[in-house]
Amino acid sequence: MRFDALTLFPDMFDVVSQAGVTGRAHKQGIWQMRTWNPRDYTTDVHRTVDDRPYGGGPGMVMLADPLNDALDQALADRGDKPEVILLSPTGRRFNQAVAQELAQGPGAVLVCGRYEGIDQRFIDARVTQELSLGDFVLSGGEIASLAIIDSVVRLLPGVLNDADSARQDSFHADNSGLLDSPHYTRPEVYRDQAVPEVLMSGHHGRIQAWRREQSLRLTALRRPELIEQARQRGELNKADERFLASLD
Ligand SMILES: CCN(CC)Cc1ccc(CNC(=O)c2csc3nc[nH]c(=O)c23)cc1
Repeated sequence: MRFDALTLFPDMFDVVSQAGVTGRAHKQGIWQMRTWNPRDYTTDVHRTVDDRPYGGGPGMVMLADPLNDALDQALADRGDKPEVILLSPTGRRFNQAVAQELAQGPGAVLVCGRYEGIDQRFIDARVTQELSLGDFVLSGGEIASLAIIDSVVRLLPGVLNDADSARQDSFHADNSGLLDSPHYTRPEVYRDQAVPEVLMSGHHGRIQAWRREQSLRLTALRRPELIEQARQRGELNKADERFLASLD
């Protein structure tokens, strides 16, 4: 698994290659990270990477040529033909299913735009898919790339183990597709607030039932559409439905 990032801010990618669970996996050689700065592929004395938009309008647009040359280098260095993914507000919405998709492959080249965007002729010629993190405005593609790399690398064999806070199947733990139930740890009473008794009971059946009810309650409150999706997938049993009915 190798990720290459075309970015004007290569140092940002130390966050995933040097820190945390992904940093450890990078150190172990489970995945590789390379960055390519389009500014290093400019030919003018000012090392220009952007210019004004034809047709007018605010801001600047990234030039196609430095991006093309940086991409050529990245692909030559890799030697395979990976997805060339443009991070963009106009892209397909990234989610866990896309992360699973990417985790099956060799990685990708992630093209990080800045300014108002990238010359469309680079996109038309070189980009194989566009991904967005969601409907909010970021300053560029780098933070979206970091999130995508993090979520994909966690899915690779050997990256997460039981000791890690969220096992790789945590998204589909016993409360598959529902929001997590609350977490508690020591001390048993903190600033006069005690841990829910059931969690101290050692009664695993009751603990599991309590956690399931907490997940259902929180999901029904904050993300009701996830309840319907779980229902459609046949993942809600009679006890779940009885509990949900008791909330109405
Ligand atoms: C004029 C309207 N804007 C589009 C929403 C212009 C614009 C804003 C921010 C950007 C930079 N954002 C990204 O490169 C980006 C890349 S992935 C992503 N996901 C969510 N939100 C994002 O802004 C992004 C590019 C153009």
